[in-house]
Amino acid sequence: MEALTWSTVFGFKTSQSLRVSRLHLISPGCTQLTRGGYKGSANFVTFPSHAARSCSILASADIPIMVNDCSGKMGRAVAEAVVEAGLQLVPFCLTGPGLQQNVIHVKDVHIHVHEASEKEVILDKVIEMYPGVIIADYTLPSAVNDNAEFYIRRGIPFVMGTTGGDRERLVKSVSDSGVYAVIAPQMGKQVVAFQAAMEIMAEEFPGAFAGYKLKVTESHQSSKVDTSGTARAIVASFNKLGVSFEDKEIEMVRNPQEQISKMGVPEEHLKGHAFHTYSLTSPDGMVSFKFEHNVCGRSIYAQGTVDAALFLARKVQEKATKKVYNMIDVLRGGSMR
Ligand SMILES: NC(=O)C1=CN([C@@H]2O[C@H](COP(=O)(O)OP(=O)(O)OC[C@H]3O[C@@H](n4cnc5c(N)ncnc54)[C@H](OP(=O)(O)O)[C@@H]3O)[C@@H](O)[C@H]2O)C=CC1
Ligand SMILES: O=C(O)C1=N[C@H](C(=O)O)C[C@H](O)C1
Repeated sequence: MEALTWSTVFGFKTSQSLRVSRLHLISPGCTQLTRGGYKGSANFVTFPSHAARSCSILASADIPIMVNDCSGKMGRAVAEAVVEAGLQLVPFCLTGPGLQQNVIHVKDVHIHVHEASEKEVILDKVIEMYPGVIIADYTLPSAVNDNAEFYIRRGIPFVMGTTGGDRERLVKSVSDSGVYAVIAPQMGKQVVAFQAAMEIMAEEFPGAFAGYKLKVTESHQSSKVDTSGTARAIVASFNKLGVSFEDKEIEMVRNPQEQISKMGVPEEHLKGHAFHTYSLTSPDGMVSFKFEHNVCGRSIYAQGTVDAALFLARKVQEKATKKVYNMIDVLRGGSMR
């Protein structure tokens, strides 16, 4: 991207209001809104000159994005990515019980943080002030279903990045509701591509690994409460490939010393990493396979979440018949930068 010439295509004064108009490149297969933001009172959107040649601007739209919970680790990363992408970050968010701070700062945006117990009042205010709002949810497994069902009741499209909870209930409640949502335990483009490759392999060659023994190890920051949702999704593909393996057999590594010595996690990323290893051995022990994806930091997921929100905005605008998507749909739609 750095090799491209950037063209500033729009520059205009914004009002004092938080709501401003923006242009978004949301054509499938096009480079999307790739750079933009606030400079003083001017709101500008830039995109690479090749995109200007090859893509059409389909919509002039505001896309306000509310991130719950901006005071959590992923929520903050997503909030930063939203601002960096030049999208409108809603200055309100919901957090868990035991509020620490009322206001947090994400770049230039002051976010008012409210406990989830106030969610009705806050969401109604957000809907009124930010029509067309999309929610990105990065909270906790224990909040997944209640949050999703609450967004559904308010008719708000959402990206559910939070893992865990009752996933079947989650998908069913969205499908039954007609609300648009992207639900995925993994937002990182290349990991999503790997996940898709495993799904395709399983569809094409069911049973190809029958009898193989599988070992799955996932290491995450010690604050992570659940077993990796990504690992669970990959295990589902291995099951279709004929491997007998249950989610409860996934080995969770949460001890920092073990993360360094056993998984090779760099010390500086102990507080934010996702190292996954899937090892397969043939019944006679003569053949082995090993798949690994190791991520340090959170920016890969934050970028993917912005892509998912833009994708969702397009689906809403198009009044698409399909309502529930995953990140493989977003990738297939050419919507990941
Ligand atoms: N899809 C993806 O690509 C990725 C998904 N994740 C997932 O995101 C989730 C969050 O991870 P992470 O940011 O590390 O976790 P954190 O613990 O840092 O953040 C979770 C935040 O959610 C808040 N919270 C709890 N309950 C509610 C509620 N009912 N409403 C609103 N906020 C609430 C917590 O507040 P309090 O502390 O007060 O409880 C906390 O601030 C996990 O499920 C993780 O697996 C993470 C990375 C990538
Ligand atoms: O909690 C995390 O950090 C992550 N959670 C997701 C998961 O459970 O798979 C995705 C990634 O592993 C980071």
